[in-house]
Amino acid sequence: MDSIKENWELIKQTIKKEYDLSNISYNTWVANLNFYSVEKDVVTILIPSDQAHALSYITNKYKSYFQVTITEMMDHEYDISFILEKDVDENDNSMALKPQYNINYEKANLNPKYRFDTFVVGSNNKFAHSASLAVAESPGEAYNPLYLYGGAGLGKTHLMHSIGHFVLNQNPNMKVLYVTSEQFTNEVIESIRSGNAAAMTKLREKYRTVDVLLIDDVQFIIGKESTQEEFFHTFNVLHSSGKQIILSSDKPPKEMETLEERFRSRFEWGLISDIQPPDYETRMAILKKNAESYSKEVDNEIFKYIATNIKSNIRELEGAFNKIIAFSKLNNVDITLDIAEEALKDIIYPDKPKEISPSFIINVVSEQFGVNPEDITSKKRNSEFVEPRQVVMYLCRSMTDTSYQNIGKILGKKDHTTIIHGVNKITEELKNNEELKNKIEIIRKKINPS
Ligand SMILES: Nc1ncnc2c1ncn2[C@@H]1O[C@H](COP(=O)(O)OP(=O)(O)OP(=O)(O)O)[C@@H](O)[C@H]1O
Repeated sequence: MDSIKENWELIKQTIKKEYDLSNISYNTWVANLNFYSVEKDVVTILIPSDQAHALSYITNKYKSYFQVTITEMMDHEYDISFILEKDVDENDNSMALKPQYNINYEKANLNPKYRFDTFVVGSNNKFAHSASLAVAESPGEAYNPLYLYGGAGLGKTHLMHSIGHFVLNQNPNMKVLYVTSEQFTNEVIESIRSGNAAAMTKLREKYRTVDVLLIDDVQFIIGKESTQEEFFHTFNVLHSSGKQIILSSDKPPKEMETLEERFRSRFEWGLISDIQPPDYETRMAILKKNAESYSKEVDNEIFKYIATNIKSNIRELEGAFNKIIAFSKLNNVDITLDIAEEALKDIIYPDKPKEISPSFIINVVSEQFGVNPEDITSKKRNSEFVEPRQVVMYLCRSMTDTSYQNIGKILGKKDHTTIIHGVNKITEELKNNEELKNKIEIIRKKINPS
């Protein structure tokens, strides 16, 4: 225990070296983090109060670095928790913590990037946005359930996470849980498969004791018998005790053909809101907001070019911009209209049907695995990036005609043998791994809804 404290500087330096952090990243995010305590194998780390805004970013990005490094250095498995200095109770001699926000935040499974302040409101999503905000302000009271539907990549997930963040910021004691239908299905199947009554009890406790439950892509639950049954009861328990439920789907309940009446009526109890594809102005605004995190100035012509040509899916819109940036970095050229056209030539064919690009695949896969696209194309060998990277290799081969060499190039200058190995690994894995099969099926549908 003491040894973690004694070795604190060494731990941070090891992280800097192992994860190849630049001086600026290290000095901004890691250097100021201090050791606070170890209790029941949980190491608590203090974040300076003036970095309160970065709590979720630091938790998301650096938690696993600390966990792996400390566990390896101490030869003992630890979990990591972060706490703001200002949340340490100064009046309490034992320096008791108030980590409720942290614990609830970590359990909520939220993406720190998807917040109301990063969501661009346009005429296509105005209603869904205000309904989401109303639900976030008064969970369980405004509309219950809130049912958001719309085509692929139009911002349903982004709005759901925004609700979660808002609720937790307003009231850190709230229990919020975001889950994809895929995760929910896997957990139900796993607890049934285990044949262990305690596992089922645990699952029910997890889902039936929350204040706000967000279930994404509910269409993937419908028709899966035991999962939909479990979901039905969860819904009833939560709704009858006034807890907020938020659902998303690709269609309104009345157009879901296999939806049983008992679900249809429940989904219609609260408020149903659609999200339409964004108009030109909204597409421009989203692109510009996205470009804020890019350090160089980008000419308006580039945004216009993307916004004019990519209309129906915001994920594709963002993917196109990222592709131009990656193309300019890889070839060491400035971003001009010619370069943008060249970079997007496999996505934008004015008169031909749209093709699936590897960068779009990277976007969808990283979203589904909860990692950043940059980590997929990086050289990092952390286990959480290896599988999604191999899934990208596999899908690029099966859904596009990109060569092994070119997939290697896109994935951070990797050798073509690495790509062949990755594709084979996933092909083999799919023979026995139902969870992965399910995941890849969902990813395929998101990449190519038709
Ligand atoms: N109005 C918006 N402002 C800013 N970004 C947006 C907006 N709408 C969508 N996005 C971005 O587009 C991407 C796709 O959005 P999201 O995942 O929320 O779509 P979705 O409707 O849930 O799609 P799917 O049904 O395929 O899961 C995300 O990166 C999200 O941040």
